[in-house]
Amino acid sequence: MNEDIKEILYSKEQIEEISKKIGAQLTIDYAGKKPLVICVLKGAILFMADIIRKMDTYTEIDFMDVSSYGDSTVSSGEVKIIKDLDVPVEGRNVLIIEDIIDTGKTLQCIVSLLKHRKAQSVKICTLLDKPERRVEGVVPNYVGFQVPNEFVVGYGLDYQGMYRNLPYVGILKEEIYENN
Ligand SMILES: O=P(O)(O)OC[C@H]1O[C@H](OP(=O)(O)OP(=O)(O)O)[C@H](O)[C@@H]1O
Ligand code: HPA
Repeated sequence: MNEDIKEILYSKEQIEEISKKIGAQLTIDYAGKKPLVICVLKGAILFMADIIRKMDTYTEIDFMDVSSYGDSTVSSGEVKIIKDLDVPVEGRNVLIIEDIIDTGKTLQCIVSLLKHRKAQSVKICTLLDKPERRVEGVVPNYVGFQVPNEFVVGYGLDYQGMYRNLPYVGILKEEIYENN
């Protein structure tokens, strides 16, 4: 285990198992719908890569990069679009893949944008959900795990750009970020 991690919450095996389960459900739900699967960079890259390989349907993928945390553990509340989608969403069945929903501000912004652009349907699939911190009424359609109100890293999630490559999700030790 990385020495900066206080506790492992979800192992590589648990994540693999839940990805399989969600992928199987998505295969059923999106049969014949040719979904556009959107990865919210950068945190969702690992989950996206796992999920799409478990979806046995015709799918197209695209990427969007938005940021509200910068180098902090607290959301700035201001969601900036750094990279927009390459393809139009009008009339498409869109599935957003996220690593975590915390305050919900990031997804609130993305979902309204996609609806404004006339997507036929917009659904959310997130590996982690931290409902205790929610300030926006965002409700995910597919959830891997509910996490406690702790700052978590690994499997795509970062603190100051690091820890994304850990194969598990763990709680970051407070001393790593408390002086920032
Ligand atoms: O529900 P919220 O409070 O909005 O938080 C969730 C968002 O925060 C993280 O992204 P971040 O802005 O840190 O960018 P990253 O994915 O590149 O790490 C995470 O990947 C989600 O997109
Ligand atoms: O707990 C978290 N960890 C990493 N990134 C995040 N973005 C929102 N919440 C988190």
